Amino acid sequence: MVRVIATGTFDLLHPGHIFYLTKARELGDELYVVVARGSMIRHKPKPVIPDEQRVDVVNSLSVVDKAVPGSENDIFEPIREIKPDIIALGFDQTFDIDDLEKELRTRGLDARVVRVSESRTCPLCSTGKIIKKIFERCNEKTRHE
Ligand SMILES: Cc1cc2nc3c(=O)[nH]c(=O)nc-3n(C[C@H](O)[C@H](O)[C@H](O)COP(=O)(O)O)c2cc1C
Ligand SMILES: Nc1ncnc2c1ncn2[C@@H]1O[C@H](COP(=O)(O)OP(=O)(O)OP(=O)(O)O)[C@@H](O)[C@H]1O
Repeated sequence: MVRVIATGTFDLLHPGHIFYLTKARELGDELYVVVARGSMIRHKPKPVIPDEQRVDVVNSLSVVDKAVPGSENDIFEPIREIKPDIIALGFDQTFDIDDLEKELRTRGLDARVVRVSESRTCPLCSTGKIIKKIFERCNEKTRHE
């Protein structure tokens, strides 16, 4: 039984997320998802949707066996608990495969890190773009009032 972990924020789900999770699931037999905590996100705006609500939504996807909230202070904590064989990075996740594998080995964890390098293109296959679009709509509405 090959266990795979996928990670991400998953704020405002879109087909790009489903594409990534489907590809990650194809790398093994079961898919766990670690949903990033809002408190851990520093490289982009904090998610709109609360932590537990994002976990609930990801958990309801048929491609996902189990979604859990991430740790609030150590990204290796869920890895120690879930003990995956593979960690699937998304196409735009900034982690370096070799560095992450080195960090895992120093902690006695033997998961392999694989990148899902393909991405799904669609008009709004990005949470950031969806939010931008909503702001544009609000501004248009205000101008027309
Ligand atoms: C192996 C791995 C484990 C992670 N574990 C956690 C975690 O425990 N808690 C958390 O908040 N985020 C965790 N993350 C998520 C990242 O820290 C980062 O916040 C996340 O990738 C969000 O960025 P993104 O949505 O742009 O991918 C983990 C990421 C990776 C690759
Ligand atoms: N269009 C896409 N195609 C393939 N994978 C994607 C796509 N969008 C996101 N992912 C993957 O889904 C995971 C979670 O992504 P994340 O929650 O950061 O969403 P996002 O739409 O990229 O957000 P943002 O637009 O705010 O950066 C990451 O591994 C990311 O690489």
